[in-house]
Formats: sequence, structure tokens, C-alpha cells
Amino acid sequence: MNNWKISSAEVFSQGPVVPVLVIENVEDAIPIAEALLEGGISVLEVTLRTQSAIEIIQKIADNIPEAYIGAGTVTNREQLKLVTDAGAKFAISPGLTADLLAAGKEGTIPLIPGISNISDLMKANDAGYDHLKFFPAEAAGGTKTLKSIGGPFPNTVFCPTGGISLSNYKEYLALPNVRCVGGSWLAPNEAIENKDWKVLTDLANEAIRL
Ligand SMILES: O=C(O)C(=O)C[C@H](O)[C@H](O)COP(=O)(O)O
Repeated sequence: MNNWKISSAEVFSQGPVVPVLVIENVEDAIPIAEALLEGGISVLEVTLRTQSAIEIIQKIADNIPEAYIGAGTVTNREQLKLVTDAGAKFAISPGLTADLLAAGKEGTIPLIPGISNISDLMKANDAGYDHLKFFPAEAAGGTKTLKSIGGPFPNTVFCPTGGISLSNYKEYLALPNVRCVGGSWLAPNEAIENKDWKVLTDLANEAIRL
């Protein structure tokens, strides 16, 4: 049981692709979110890899209520609290720790822990998590690994990220245990630097047109 305002299943069902965003400048936050929304993507993962990430999450949460704004690279209890207070609707971690799993269950937004091996999957399952990130997807064996995992663990579903792009994302989405895929390819650094927001809209459009 948990006190999450929405379920992780709801997050996973918002669309086939989740852009993994690394945003440096706060003023880019709204244009990036709007460009992706215009392209048909409403789930956004803002990674805590930049100084301004928390402020950016808050800005998008306050100004674009229709966006499913989430936080990525959430690796500990303190960060989970920070992103929750900023208004994130969900949190994603590249991995898991016992304390993060416990904090996720005590929290109010869905936590999607990351795994790349069976033992961590079992730890996540034991703690009550069956919606997981699979990271780093390509380096950890990609679709072959996910297919194998589906044998003994058919009820655990994934959002793989890491090395996924337009060239291979459909192979992931074709697996019964994959609900969505994540990636930075939907918001390339170069386009963000050039403030070329149309590139993001076009990439989003292309990705959701399966
Ligand atoms: O920052 C995080 O929280 C992560 O877990 C990693 C990201 O999901 C991947 O780095 C995205 O991978 P690429 O699409 O290959 O760039």
C-alpha cells in the first residue's frame, strides 16, 4: 500500500516515449515543455543533473498543469522530498537502495526505481514495486535481456532507457513487459543550445507516430 496521488501505471500509460531532459537554463524550461507537448508528448522527465533542475521542475509544475512533469536521477530520500515539494508528479531513479525504496513507499508520488539485474528486480518486487526503469538498457543487454526477464517475472513492467533512439525504440515497445521507453534523443543538446524548439516538436511527433 502507498499514499501516491497517482499510480506508476498511470505514468507509464501516458504515451510510448518519455523524454529524458537535461536542462541548464531555467528560461528554457517552458519552451521545451511546450514544444514536446505540441508534438504530442505529455510525460517529461527532468533529470537532477543540473543545478537548476529543481527550479525547472517547479516552474513546469506551476505553469503547465497538463504536463506529467517528473524528476529523473533521483537517487536518495532527500532528493525525493525536494522533487515532491517542487511539484513533480513522479520520480525516476537509475537504480535503487533500500532507503530509497522505503522513502518511495512513504512518499506521495510514484517512484520508479531502476534495475539492470535480477537481484535488484527481486528487491524492488519485495518492496512492492512492479513498475521499474531498466537502465542502462542497451548496455545491459537490451531487448534480449528484457525478453528473458519476462519469463520468471511476467508481472513486472518496464520503462527502459539508455541507448534508445528512433532506430531501436519500436523493438522495445513490441515487448509485452515494456510500457514506454525513455531517452535523451527527444531533446538533443544542440537543439536546446540553439533554442530550436521546432526540432523537439518534430522529434516528438515522429516518435509517437508508431
Ligand atoms: O539520468 C538518469 O536518471 C538516468 O537514469 C539516465 C537516463 O535515463 C539515460 O542516461 C538516458 O539515456 P540516453 O537516452 O542514452 O541518453
